[in-house]
Amino acid sequence: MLENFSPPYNATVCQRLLDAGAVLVGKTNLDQFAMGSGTVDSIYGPTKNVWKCKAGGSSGGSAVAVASGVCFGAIGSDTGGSTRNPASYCGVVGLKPTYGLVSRHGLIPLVNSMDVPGILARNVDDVVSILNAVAGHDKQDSTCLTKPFKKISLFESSNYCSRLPPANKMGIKGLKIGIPIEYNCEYLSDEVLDMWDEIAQTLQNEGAIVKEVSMPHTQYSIVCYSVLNQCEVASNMARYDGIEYGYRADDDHSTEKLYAVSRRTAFNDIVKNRILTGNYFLLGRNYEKYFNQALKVRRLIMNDFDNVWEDAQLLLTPTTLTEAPLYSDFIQKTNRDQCAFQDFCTQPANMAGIPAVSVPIKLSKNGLPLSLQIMGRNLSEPMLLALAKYIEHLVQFPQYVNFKQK
Ligand SMILES: NC(=O)C[C@H](N)C(=O)O
Repeated sequence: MLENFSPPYNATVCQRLLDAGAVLVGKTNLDQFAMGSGTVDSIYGPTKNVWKCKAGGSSGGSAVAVASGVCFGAIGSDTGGSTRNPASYCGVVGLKPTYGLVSRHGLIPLVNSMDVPGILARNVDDVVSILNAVAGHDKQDSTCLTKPFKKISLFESSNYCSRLPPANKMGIKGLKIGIPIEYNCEYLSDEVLDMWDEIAQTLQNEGAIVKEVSMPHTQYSIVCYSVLNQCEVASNMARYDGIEYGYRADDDHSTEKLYAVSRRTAFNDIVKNRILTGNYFLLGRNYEKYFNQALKVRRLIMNDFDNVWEDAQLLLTPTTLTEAPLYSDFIQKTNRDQCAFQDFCTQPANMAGIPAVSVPIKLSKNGLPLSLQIMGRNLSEPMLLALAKYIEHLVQFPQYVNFKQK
């Protein structure tokens, strides 16, 4: 749909990177309109992971570019996990900032109420550098927070522990970390579960107060996300009509025909499917039953988070449920529903608007990256990233390319 489209202005994230002195190397591959969790449904074909498995998605190109050392860091988008999922499969760090902390101006919208530009880099310090450059109010995005952004500093001294923000000056002693039991779901692999337990235990040994917490509405999150996603997609995709911009079919017998043929030709099946179901949910007779109902469930999911902060400062969960499927297995055996299920642990943060980061932990028995996710309350990025850095330091994940030594 947007082949050969050249944007007439820079997105705020890009402009801020340029203003900070960054060199923009290029655009990377993704699932069409960021719909997907594999980077297999792109007009340019699939993105292959350096680890010889599925790259994850939708920002799989960004994650592979970072993992392979093509660039220092990359921007993805994160509506339901599209930064954290590929970060996890590619063994890099992926941050979904608090909704409204980084401007969406210039981002192609998928689900306006959940979209955020995400950041991918090989380590937490690099993520922080990029976040410091791009975060903060932007009057071009009415959903951007107006509160001034205070740059995060995790670098203050050479002594590791004192680099953590004031709340954690003594390392992680006393830090309350919640383990939401509902994230231990049916399709979680034993290997991911063991890794999750092992890190929780290690953090407890390091002085954190690690305890199980309950978030009962997590089980409805995939369905709720799907309904809301498809409704917003149906409305957002209406702008691609073959007239204002984007692909225009060579069929102008009537305006209606031009719309229909342009859209039929230039959208893939995933996008068409979401538009169709979204419009179905939004029909007058269905609106209450699906869209409004999903909004109410979203509120319950948000309430689960509001309640949990009484017991925990941060939450620790898996990022994806398994290691990345091998690319060949994925194409042949995995259907799109299984693929969407890989976002089980990442979607709730988007519905609640809270920040979340995926940190690579270790390699699986098959030699593929496994990661954990940390979530925190709105604007808790300094603490969230401090714990991410603490874990990074503990686990010493073997990066595919060590850029600095190259
Ligand atoms: N951009 C995203 O986070 C998209 C998400 N994986 C989805 O397919 O809806």
